[in-house]
Amino acid sequence: MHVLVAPDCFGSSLTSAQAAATIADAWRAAAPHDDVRTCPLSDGGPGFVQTLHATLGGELVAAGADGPLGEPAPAALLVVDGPAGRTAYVESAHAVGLALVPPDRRDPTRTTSRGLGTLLATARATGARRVVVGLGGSATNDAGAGMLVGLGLPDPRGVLAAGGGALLDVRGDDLAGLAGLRADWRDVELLVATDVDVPLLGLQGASAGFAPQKGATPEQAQALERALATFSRLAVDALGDALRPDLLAGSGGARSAATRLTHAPGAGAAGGLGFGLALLGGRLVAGASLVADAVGLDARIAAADLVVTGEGRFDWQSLHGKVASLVAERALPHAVPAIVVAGQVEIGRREISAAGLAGAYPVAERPDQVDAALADPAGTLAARVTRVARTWSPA
Ligand SMILES: O=C(O)[C@H](O)CO
Repeated sequence: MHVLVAPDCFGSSLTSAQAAATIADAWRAAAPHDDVRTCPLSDGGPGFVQTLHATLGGELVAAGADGPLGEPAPAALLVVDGPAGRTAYVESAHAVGLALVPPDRRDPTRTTSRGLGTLLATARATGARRVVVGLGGSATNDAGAGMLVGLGLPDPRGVLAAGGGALLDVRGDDLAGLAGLRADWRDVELLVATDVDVPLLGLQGASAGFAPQKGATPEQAQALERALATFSRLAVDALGDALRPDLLAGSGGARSAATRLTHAPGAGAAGGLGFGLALLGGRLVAGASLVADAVGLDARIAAADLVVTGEGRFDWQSLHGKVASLVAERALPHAVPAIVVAGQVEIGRREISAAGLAGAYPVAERPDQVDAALADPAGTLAARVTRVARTWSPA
């Protein structure tokens, strides 16, 4: 049997390359007759640049930036030269990643995306004609307001780059320079690879859907929702005629420009950075799909008898554009079964099969096993894969 191992990272425990190697080694040991190949993936979140570098080559360029709380964060851009010119790949998690903030300091009302603006400025300075930004795994919830300041938008009142909470006080005149900033980016193709396809606002949006996992209390999440609603309305007003809604995926007929921007699939990714980058003319695309195309996933699936994907936690977010659901979707036309091995599985059998997956196997089968799984992510993943391989590839 030819087995293709194509996982995402396992949270901050294992990179996608480490997860792929762990799964492949355990599978080969349990089923030595199988031909096991690896194809690490990313959805735009942590590991985006590393995964693309492994496939596309290019040069990693060190680029310092501030992290979500203002501390220096080591970051790197991937620069790839091709026939159509230079492309720079930027991973937002290098500047706004949740892993950069210790658990006891996580507070998305205060964390800022300003450092991502610095990274984007560095990406442009490389002479790139095309900038591709991967979004996901963030500690921020400021709809990219901080990023705009990092790119040069004046912030004399200090309300834009002080975190999502400060946006409750934003006023129209704070955004007076936005149209000029957007015009500055006109000659660059800006592609935004989002890890989830959620809108900016609402129950599945940035604040309600994701701020709690960044440390927000229910009250803070509600305040952030109000702050982002105000900011998004004022930002769209500030752009006025400069908006080119045709650049947005999912734009619909009679909706107002504001609604089109806030509802675009992926606008809510990375605490609303999808929206913030769309303000600059960025085109939002599914990150998992972009990476899958870059690494030639379809052809590799077509040559396989089984695909094994994986991620840290398989839950409702996984069904919104994440790697596991993308792998299942790409495997379906080739009639190749796809299964997922995840640190935790938090959705039921019906949703698992509706997502096109033939099985979902948790490393931690019960809540009391989570600590052990986190303490030894590779060892516990390997143990689980050994049992899965014996089920799918009996001797
Ligand atoms: O960063 C986040 O908010 C989540 O990964 C969703 O994009």
